Amino acid sequence: MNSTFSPPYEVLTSEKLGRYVVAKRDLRAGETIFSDEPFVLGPNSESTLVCFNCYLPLLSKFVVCKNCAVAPVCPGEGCPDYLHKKWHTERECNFFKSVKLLNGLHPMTMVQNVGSLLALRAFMKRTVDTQAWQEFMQLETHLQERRGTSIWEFSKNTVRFIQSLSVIDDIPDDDLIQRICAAIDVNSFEVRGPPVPSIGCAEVLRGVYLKAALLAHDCVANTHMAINDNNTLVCHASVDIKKGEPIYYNYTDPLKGTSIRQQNLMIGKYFKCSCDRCSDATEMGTFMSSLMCAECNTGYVSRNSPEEWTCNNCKKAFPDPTIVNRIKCCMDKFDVLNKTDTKELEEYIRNVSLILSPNHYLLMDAKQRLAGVLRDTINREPRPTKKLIKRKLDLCKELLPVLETLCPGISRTKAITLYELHAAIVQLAKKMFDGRDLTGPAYLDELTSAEKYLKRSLEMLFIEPGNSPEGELCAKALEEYRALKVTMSNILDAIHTEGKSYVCAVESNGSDKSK
Ligand SMILES: C[S@@+](CC[C@H](N)C(=O)[O-])C[C@H]1O[C@@H](n2cnc3c(N)ncnc32)[C@H](O)[C@@H]1O
Repeated sequence: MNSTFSPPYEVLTSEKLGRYVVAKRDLRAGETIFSDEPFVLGPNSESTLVCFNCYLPLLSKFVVCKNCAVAPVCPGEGCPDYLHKKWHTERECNFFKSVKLLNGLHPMTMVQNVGSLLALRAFMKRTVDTQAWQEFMQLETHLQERRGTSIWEFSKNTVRFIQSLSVIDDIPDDDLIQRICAAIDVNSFEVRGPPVPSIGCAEVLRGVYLKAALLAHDCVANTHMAINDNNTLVCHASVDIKKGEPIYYNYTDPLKGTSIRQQNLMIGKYFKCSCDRCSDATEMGTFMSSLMCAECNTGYVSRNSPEEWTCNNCKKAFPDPTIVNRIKCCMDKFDVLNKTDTKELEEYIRNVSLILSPNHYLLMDAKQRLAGVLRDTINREPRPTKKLIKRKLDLCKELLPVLETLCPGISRTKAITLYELHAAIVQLAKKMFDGRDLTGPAYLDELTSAEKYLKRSLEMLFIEPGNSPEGELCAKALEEYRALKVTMSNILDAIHTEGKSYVCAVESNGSDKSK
């Protein structure tokens, strides 16, 4: 590495955020801010059993490591060669071996405590990499807030397990292990484990990344994180970031409403978010947590204070419990829906549209799922109907503006929605052209608009790691882009052969100029 390399960010401290990261110079959207290796990576407490060496799920059977006779690992030929990193290190193996010899550690005890492996591996780092260990120990833990709560009680399983492994007099005290558990909970990222070949299923792991852990949260982030198949995390600017501006990551789901996001942040990260989006009852004009006004049937009712919701049109005020009950009703209905059934989803969307604002997060969720089910049906059926494709197209168009507002710049969800929108436009236009419902120039207009969406999707997908689902979508999208250009050029040739000229009616953003 260049010895004069200076990172484009610096770490500052404030009373509100603790340590946080700011841009040391202007950063462009798409620019890499840093990459980061995991300090520790492993299964989370809800994971099913995974191989301790490569993290492939151990679906039906496993063997134990030949050396330590404790760690569950892949059976048969062992871990696949393409999974380069081996996480069951020689040091860990020898540690397990000595615990087995001296304390009789049984492999099934290890299997039953797989949820404690991450904390154990973090604990073992203290003598291997003292500098990283010190940085890990400086991470925010909210230990005092956790003390005496259910998570503290739950973590006692890990405390007992790690203490039971101590073969010498170096038994870590309860607080140290609680601290490790807390640092993992407050600072870890979800990491997709390697997929089982041909089945595709993968376990969700957790990783602590010491640089990324310093980023503060905002419900509208200005970064995009991607974790590649070597588990390296790469942080990109998702929008332009000015020198001195904080670099934010969104710790929660941007497609949830304010009360759910705040609840998740309070439970998992122990703070009340006061970002611009959380402070705005309209959620940046999306009205994502609002209801249709039952008084004027026109305005949107948003929470303006903890006790009261108000209509932005007729100004009628509603007490909090009335509105909360209505939302709960819609939520309960959503929970029992068969989310793979188009009819049930359509009926739900129809019914709750009378109660919830058009972009309400429950409606957004239902629409996203419906678009997914329609995509699968369209891709499966030899001759999907125009109605089906048109419905998917409309859903993508409804989702897109909300994503543009809440996930500005580079966003994975937006890239997928743009790709699906392009696919629907191409499929529908082809069907209509083949059925003589579209002229050559009109067909070309449609494909030109699809091309714009596809290009924008590709710009975002390019930064996704190669063998992630998004990386695979990127490769597919690139092929489709090339094929689309060939089709467009053929149509243009046909128009010219007929002695006609073609003037494109599509704006650079993909919309129709004539409308
Ligand atoms: C992943 S850590 C970030 C680094 C941390 N500030 C530190 O000093 O180690 C998450 C913690 O940072 C603080 N934090 C991050 N974003 C915040 C925000 N928007 N408002 C208030 N506190 C925030 C909270 O204490 C949260 O639990």
